[in-house]
Amino acid sequence: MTFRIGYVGYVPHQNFFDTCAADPGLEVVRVPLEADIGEAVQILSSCHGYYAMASRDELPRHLHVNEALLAKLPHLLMVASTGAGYDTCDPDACTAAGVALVNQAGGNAEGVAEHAVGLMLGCLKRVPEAHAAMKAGQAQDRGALMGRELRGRVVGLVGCGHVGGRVAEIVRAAFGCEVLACDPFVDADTLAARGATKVEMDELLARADVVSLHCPLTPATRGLIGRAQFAAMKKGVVFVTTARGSIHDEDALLEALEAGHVASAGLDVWEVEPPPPSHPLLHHPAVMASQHTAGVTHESRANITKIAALAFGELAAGRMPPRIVNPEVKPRFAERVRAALGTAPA
Ligand SMILES: NC(=O)c1ccc[n+]([C@@H]2O[C@H](COP(=O)([O-])OP(=O)(O)OC[C@H]3O[C@@H](n4cnc5c(N)ncnc54)[C@H](O)[C@@H]3O)[C@@H](O)[C@H]2O)c1
Ligand SMILES: O=C(O)[C@H](O)COP(=O)(O)O
Repeated sequence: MTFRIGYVGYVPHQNFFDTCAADPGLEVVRVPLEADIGEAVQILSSCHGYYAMASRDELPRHLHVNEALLAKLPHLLMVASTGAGYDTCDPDACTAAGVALVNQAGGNAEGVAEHAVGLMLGCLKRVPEAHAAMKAGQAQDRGALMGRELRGRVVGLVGCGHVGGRVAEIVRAAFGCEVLACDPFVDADTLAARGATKVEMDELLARADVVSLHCPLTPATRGLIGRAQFAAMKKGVVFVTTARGSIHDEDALLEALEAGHVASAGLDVWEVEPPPPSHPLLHHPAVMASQHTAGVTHESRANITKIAALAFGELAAGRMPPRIVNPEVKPRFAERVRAALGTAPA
């Protein structure tokens, strides 16, 4: 039996199609990003899988995976989100519908971790100010651009999974940093094996010279870093995020930068993407900005698209796919898969 996957994405990575093509059980159909709900449902109603490979503001709202879309797709068995994040997909709605939601955490961890460390270094060395001044032909007294070094500093990670773990490894090995991690879902021994000391948020905010976000955007993390949290950070802290906009409060960050409490910020992700050109954070001299490109490397894109294709292949072959974000769905999911494909994934 052919297992059909509906793919919607803005940058088709050949690796996804090649990996699917190598599996005779899989067939991919394209859902255009411009499809209205009628066309999308028509295409997806013949699919057991849906790969939503676009980020929150690139994926049209009616193609986000929520209760309304799932109600129209009773045959759907599994959804793959764009990468590690899954904020275009509602895990609870998937569970209620008996649909497994998988991500590709780990596939882009290197690209993102390198980007996060790059932002830390750029902010500490005041690259944004120097870059802007040089480009404007306004080279200034070098002493006005006095930077700081990363070596030996305390790095605080909010979330320490694949990306956070790799950041911990890099900053410890290359810069001798002490790494503190606040991650309610990872125990102290596991964090220690990743090179980090498990702490509560209060301690992390009070002690870190650099705070870097690496948790998913969920109802629990939306607004996690607001006015109170910025105020609780050390004066002169560097704030970095490659996680998702909306985990930190942009207005509160701007105030903290303007007050000089946060020395600089490296921002890859935004409340609205891309942020409007007039966004005040883009015009703040101590902000280093990128456009949700931390994971946009050849290697990371090749990895995550292959991981997604392999996950669909696992299911089509009757096996339970890895990286299920909503594991509580498994019994009902197995039952639905047995009814649809004839074998229950174990
Ligand atoms: N900018 C980019 O291009 C890019 C690329 C990849 C990932 N991301 C973002 O980075 C996030 C992390 O990626 P990853 O591969 O490390 O994912 P991961 O699933 O391996 O790790 C996420 C970690 O966050 C922890 N976490 C969950 N809720 C938390 C909370 N309330 N407080 C603190 N920690 C919490 C989890 O326990 C887990 O250890 C993704 O969810 C995604 O949003 C962005
Ligand atoms: O969560 C992720 O893995 C990345 O943010 C993926 O985002 P992208 O689709 O923009 O690469």
